[in-house]
Parts: sequence; C-alpha cells; structure tokens
Amino acid sequence: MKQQLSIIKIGGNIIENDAELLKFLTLFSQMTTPKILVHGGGKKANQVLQKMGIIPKMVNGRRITDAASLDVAIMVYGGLTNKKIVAKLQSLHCNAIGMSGADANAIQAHKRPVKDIDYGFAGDIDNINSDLIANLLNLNITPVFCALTHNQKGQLLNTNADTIVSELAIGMSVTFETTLYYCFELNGVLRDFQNKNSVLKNIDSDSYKALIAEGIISEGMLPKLHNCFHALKNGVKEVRIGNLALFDNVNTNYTTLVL
Ligand SMILES: Nc1ncnc2c1ncn2[C@@H]1O[C@H](COP(=O)(O)OP(=O)(O)O)[C@@H](O)[C@H]1O
Ligand SMILES: CC(=O)N[C@@H](CCC(=O)OP(=O)(O)O)C(=O)O
Repeated sequence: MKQQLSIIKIGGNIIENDAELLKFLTLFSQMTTPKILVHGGGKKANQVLQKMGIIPKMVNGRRITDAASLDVAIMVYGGLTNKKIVAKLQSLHCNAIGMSGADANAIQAHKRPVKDIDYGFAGDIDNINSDLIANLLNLNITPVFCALTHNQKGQLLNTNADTIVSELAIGMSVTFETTLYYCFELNGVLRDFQNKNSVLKNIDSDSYKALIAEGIISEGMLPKLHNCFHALKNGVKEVRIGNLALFDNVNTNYTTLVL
C-alpha cells in the first residue's frame, strides 16, 4: 500500500494575514502524515510592483512576467515570503526547508511559448524531481515551495503556485497516495460570490465547463480549477478547495473535485 502524502497550497489572502497564517501553519505543523507546502504571493508582488511604479499585468489569472516583474517575483516569493514561512514552521517544530524549483533541481521548466499572448518569463513545468522530494520527506524534512522554477540554463521562471502544487502532486503520486488541498480565505468555490456560504460541494468536469460559461468561475479561480482537474486525471487521489477548516476534521463545508 502507498504511503499517504498531503500537498497543500495556501493563497495570498492567508499569507498576508499574520493571524490566519499562524493558525494555518500551526494546523499544518500538527499534521502527522508526510506533507509539502506550496505558497503563492501574487498579492504581495503586486504591492511591491505598484510601489515601484509598475502596473501588474494578469491574463486569465496568470502574470505577464517582464524582467522587472521576474526580479520582484524572485525577491518576494523566493525571499520574503518563503523564508518567513520556513522560520515560522521551525518555531512550530516542523523541520521545513525552503525550496524554489532551482534548489536541488527540484522543478524543471521551460519558458511558456508565445501563442496569442507572450507571458514573458513564465515557466511551464517539464519535470518534478520526485526522488529528491521523497528523500527529503524520508528524512522528516518538510519542503516549502515558492512559485519559481528554472530552465537548467540559469534562468529562473515565474510559475503559478496553483500549477506548481498540481504538478508536484502528480509527480509524487507515483510513489505516494496523494491528497491535494487548495486552502484560501473562502469556504470553497462559491456559486454566488456575494453569499460566502453558497459553497459548491462537488464540481465535476461537466459542471466545471458550465460554471466557466456562466462566469461563476473567473480570474484566480480559472488556473486553480484547471489544475485541480489536471491533477485528478493524472493520478492524484483527491482534490479539495476550502479555508482553514479543511484541516479541522469536523468540517464538511468545502469543495471536492470529481472527474
Ligand atoms: N466562484 C468563485 N468562488 C470563490 N472564489 C472565486 C470565484 N470566482 C473567482 N474567485 C476568486 O478567486 C480567488 C482565489 O484565487 P487567487 O486570486 O489565485 O487567490 P489565491 O492566492 O488564494 O490562490 C478568490 O479570492 C476569489 O476572489
Ligand atoms: C505565472 C504566475 O501567474 N505566477 C504567479 C505566482 C504567484 C502565485 O501564484 O500567487 P497566488 O497563488 O497567491 O496567486 C504570480 O506571479 O502571481
């Protein structure tokens, strides 16, 4: 039987709220199964870009990453956010290690080819170094990934954290029974954005298409749900979207994705 692995993505509104972040990291550090954390940080990157007089550009929830935006992404995701989270986890007795895709060659990628849109220094993932990650987990070390990959030619690339977590989950599913959690500030995917309790309990491939057509799923939710289905189709056992209550064992108010 495969060993269980939990892979969790936390979103920008949790990272930017000190109290919520501490609550989440406390729950995360108490999880006894092997675990991996992936964090975004797009919100903070936008704040820094704006301070520099640069207007952030997003298309379908993904950043158009010019050279200046890449530098900010490296500083914010790989530096500020990643190291703060790792230090907090260490204080909670979780032996975390901060990782970009370049560290120990963990995630290899190539620059997203230009089709209709040039996303700049945005990376599409080619491979996850699952042996390396499994070795870290066996040493009881918890990897904490930021939203950076590399092309093995010295170029760091900005990769949406929702994509990183999904590809990590797929890569690790060869040896582990993997559950993927997208944890953000809302209870789950909402049918009516004005009503925070209108959680869609299940979304399948058909309802997913209908929700996009109706405009119910938009912006940041687009890459998230695309990556959820990509993971389920490629060996990940379970995918859930919700808030911190995803981890309290009594809550059932979250979104489960089904094929
Ligand atoms: N139907 C929906 N239900 C919930 N959130 C939605 C929905 N449609 C769009 N969103 C937006 O998606 C956001 C989450 O995606 P994203 O902006 O990438 O944030 P995160 O950093 O949490 O991943 C929510 O904060 C919300 O504004
Ligand atoms: C290419 C791309 O879109 N990269 C994302 C990476 C950060 C991220 O995904 O942050 P959230 O999960 O908090 O949105 C960006 O720069 O916004």
